[in-house]
Formats: sequence, structure tokens, C-alpha cells
Amino acid sequence: MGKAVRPCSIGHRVRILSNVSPDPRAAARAIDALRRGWVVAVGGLRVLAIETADELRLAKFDPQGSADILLAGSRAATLKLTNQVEAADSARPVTVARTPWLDFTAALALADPATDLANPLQGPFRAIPTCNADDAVAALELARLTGILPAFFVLSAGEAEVSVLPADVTAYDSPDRLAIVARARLPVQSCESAEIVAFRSPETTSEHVALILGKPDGQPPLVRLHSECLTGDVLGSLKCDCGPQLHAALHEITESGWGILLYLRQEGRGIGLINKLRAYELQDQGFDTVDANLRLGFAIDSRDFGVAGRMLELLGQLQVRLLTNNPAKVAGLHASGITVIERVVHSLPSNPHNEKYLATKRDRTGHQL
Ligand SMILES: Nc1nc2c(ncn2[C@@H]2O[C@H](COP(=O)(O)OP(=O)(O)OP(=O)(O)O)[C@@H](O)[C@H]2O)c(=O)[nH]1
Ligand SMILES: [Zn+2]
Repeated sequence: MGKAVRPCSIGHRVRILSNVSPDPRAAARAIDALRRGWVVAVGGLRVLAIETADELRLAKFDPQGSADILLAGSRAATLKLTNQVEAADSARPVTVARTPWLDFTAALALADPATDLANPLQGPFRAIPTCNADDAVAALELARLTGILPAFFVLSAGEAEVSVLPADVTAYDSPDRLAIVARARLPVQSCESAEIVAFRSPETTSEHVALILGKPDGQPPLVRLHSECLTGDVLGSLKCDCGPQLHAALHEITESGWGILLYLRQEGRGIGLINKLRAYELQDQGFDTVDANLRLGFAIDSRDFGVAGRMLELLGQLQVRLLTNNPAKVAGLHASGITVIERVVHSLPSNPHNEKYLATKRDRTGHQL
């Protein structure tokens, strides 16, 4: 099957706007719109998220039935579509040409891996060059920030109620505008004199917190970056090690004299609760935590630890001892100007449900135990 030569028609009208400074609020509007199933212009593309669309919305968006499908590279690789394009990773968009048999139901099956094993896909499907690649990358990033599947019906520019540019998306996700907004005394089991400090930025809904345990004594604090895990932290899930790690960190920090636990709203390594639960469903089918993320069309880990760096900077702590097995956390803090003077191993006993998960972290994501 050869590659189709289909010209990309660039949306000049929207492109002209790229001279103005980035507007993170435009990204916030776009996230809201995608969640509600509305059409969004991302640069020179118009997209309709497959997950939040339906037959009627699709017919209105695309009366001719000519909208192609935009997928993340790692999802396309799962669908064996990447042999038709250059090597793909999750961040690299792949466009699938629309065909008469690619109706709404078929598009949903391309977007959602839940039924891959039960219903082999009907094809043939054909990958074609992606128009406005930067805009397509920004659309995929918006899907992650929205917590929906990274898959869209896509048309070139035209009317849309909401429009956003790639630079707006980057500005939205930047920790630069994070600020301290509230702080209060919070006695906790491990430390009665703890203080909680809450952070947020004007556009995002993520409210990160720091728990300061003990009194600063002039020494670099022992710090734990904890990424949100509703299932592990609150419900006591045995599938991961988050709950025990959280509680052990609170005690270890208190015992060390003083330190800080950063509770980062990065559920599911940044893909959100719903997508994490989709990954769990795939894990029930036999895929490990890494492959499950890739099959969904996400990176293995979407977290940006710059947010933690910014929080430590706002707390005036530029040197830390870090409780982690994850070298990416050390590198992420370094990249945001925080010196990690020591990495302290943070391993807890496994249980029969998380043994494989912990082995995958060691073998596939470079965790050092
Ligand atoms: N996508 C996805 N996220 C998961 C899965 N299991 C746990 N998580 C998320 O992974 C994050 C837990 O990571 P952390 O404990 O902060 O850190 P880590 O990368 O394991 O590194 P350590 O500091 O060594 O513990 C939380 O956001 C969890 O919700 C999974 O199977 N899939
Ligand atoms: Zn967890």
C-alpha cells in the first residue's frame, strides 16, 4: 500500500495569530471544550475528540465524511500502522485516511484499545502524512490534559467556537505561574507540628500541596515527590506501591528531623484517573504498566517534575535529599535548578498483586532499588 499524496491545506487565518503572546487561558477553554465534545481549532486544524463525540456531532462536524483520524504514534504502532510511516512514538502523531468503512463505531475502536483483543479491527487502514504536525502534537497533548483518549477526527481550519495554538498549550502546562495560595497548620499522625502549603496557577485546576514536617534546621530537607494515586493513596489498592510509599515517607521524613512531602496532582503518571483505569483494564488482559500506556497512545510517563522544582523554589529550598528510586525525578529536579545532594532509596515490601508492577518499574523504567 503506497502513501497517499494528499495536499495539506494550512489554516492561514488562524496561523496569523501566532505572533501574539501565548495565552494559557485559551488552552483551558480548549480542555473544557474537548471534555464536552465540542470542536476545537488547534492552529490550522479543527479537531473533534472521538471519545466525547457521537454520531450526530460527527455528522455536523464532517457532513462530507472526509475527516481523517489523528492518533498518537504509540497507538498507531499497536494497530500496526507505523510500518507505513516513520518510526512512531507516543508524541508523534499519525493520521489515518478516512474510508467509507471508517464510521463512528470503527473510529471509536481505533481510539480505544479496550476491545483490541476481543474484536480484531476491520481494515484496511492507511496512514497518510500528518498535516500541521505541531498542531497535531498539541492536540494530542490537549487530550492528555483533558484526561480523554488521544484520538480525533481532524479537518483543516475553518470555523470553531474555541481556538488554541500550540504555544498556548505549552504555556498552560508550564509551572512558571504556580504560586503559594494558602498555608495552615496541619497536625498529622507522623508529625503534630506539620504545616500544609497549597499551590496553584491561574489557569489549571491542579492544586498541588506541600506538607512541611518538622522545623527547618538549616540542613537540606529530606523530600518526597509523591504523584497522586487515588486507588493506592485512598482506597488501599494493592496493585501499586503508592499507599505504603506515601505513609512510609511521612514517617521517614519526620524521623529525619525535618523535610517536605510534595503531593503532586499527577494521577496515573500524568494521564489522569480514567485513563489509568483504562490501563488497569489492559493490565487485566496481560499487558504490563508500560505497554498498557503505549497501547492507549500515551508516553510511558507523562509527568513533568518541573512543577516540584517550582514548589521547592517557592519554599526556598534549592538543595534537597530525595527519597526515590526513580532517576527521572532526580533529573527533573536538576533540570529545574534544584540540587539533589543525595538520593535515598524508598522501597517497600511487595505483595502478590504488585510484584509484577514493581519488577516492570525495575526492568523497563529504570527504577533503582
Ligand atoms: N498510567 C499508570 N499509572 C500508574 C500505574 N500504577 C501507578 N501509577 C501512577 O504512578 C504514580 C506513582 O509513581 P510514584 O510512586 O510517585 O513514583 P515512581 O515513579 O514509582 O518513583 P518512586 O519515587 O521510586 O516511587 C502515581 O501517579 C500512580 O497513579 C499504572 O499501572 N499505570
Ligand atoms: Zn498507585
